[in-house]
Amino acid sequence: REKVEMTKEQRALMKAIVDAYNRHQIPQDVAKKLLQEQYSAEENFLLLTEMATSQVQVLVEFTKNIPGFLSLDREDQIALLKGSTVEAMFLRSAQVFSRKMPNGHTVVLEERIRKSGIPDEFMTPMFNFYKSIGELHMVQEEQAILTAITILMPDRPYVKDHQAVERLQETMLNVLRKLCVLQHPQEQQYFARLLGRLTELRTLSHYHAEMLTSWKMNDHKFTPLLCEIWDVQ
Ligand SMILES: O=C(NC1CCCCC1)[C@H]([C@@H]1CCCCO1)n1c(-c2ccc(Cl)cc2)nc2cc(F)c(Cl)cc21
Repeated sequence: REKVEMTKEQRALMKAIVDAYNRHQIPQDVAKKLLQEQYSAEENFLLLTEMATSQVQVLVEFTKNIPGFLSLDREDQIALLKGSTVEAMFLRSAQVFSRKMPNGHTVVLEERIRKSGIPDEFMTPMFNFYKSIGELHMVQEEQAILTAITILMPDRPYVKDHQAVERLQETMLNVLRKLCVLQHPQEQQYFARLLGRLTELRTLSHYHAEMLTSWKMNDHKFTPLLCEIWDVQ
């Protein structure tokens, strides 16, 4: 088969994305907190809203470092961020859940999340997604570029200049395709499987508003930023 090589530009682009991805990570480790003790539904909800609020802020910083993003129409930049934060949150949660942990930790983590207050009917789709992400054993470059691809989705609501977003996303897809061949030479369809997860991610994200508003507790309080960016309250 032909030798797959990344161009100099593609390697530079990937480095910029991965550096931004690593620079803008969630400050404290939510997995470590959850492994320490089982919190009440109220405490878990508060933890999630705090983590999600801070993740939106770091996602904005990450996105500003995607080459070409700041050259997009200003309103399209907002539309892309607004349309992708929920998916980025679930993708990040899946990556956190799939991290290599000492034996038994993942089992405890899953147990804690199952009892965190999320309504039962969402457990299966959520953990199916988390496990399907885990099975891919993505390297961090793939995680970073997949997050960028999720943000640069041309068909988000209210995006005006479709073409401009498509061009940026296509550049990322070309890098990801080569990266998948280089990182997983034995798996012919790895790239296709990776993109298939974005479909599963979008489906899971449709549930998020209901997951939050039917969290097993009364009086769900959201931060102003989450009210703004999630379709809740
Ligand atoms: O805080 C979370 N995720 C953050 C979000 C910002 C980026 C970093 C990860 C939540 C937790 C769930 C239990 C209660 C405390 O919150 N969470 C979710 C989750 C997210 C959305 C909804 Cl609506 C439901 C569950 N899935 C997780 C998987 C995990 F492995 C871990 Cl450690 C935490 C996870």
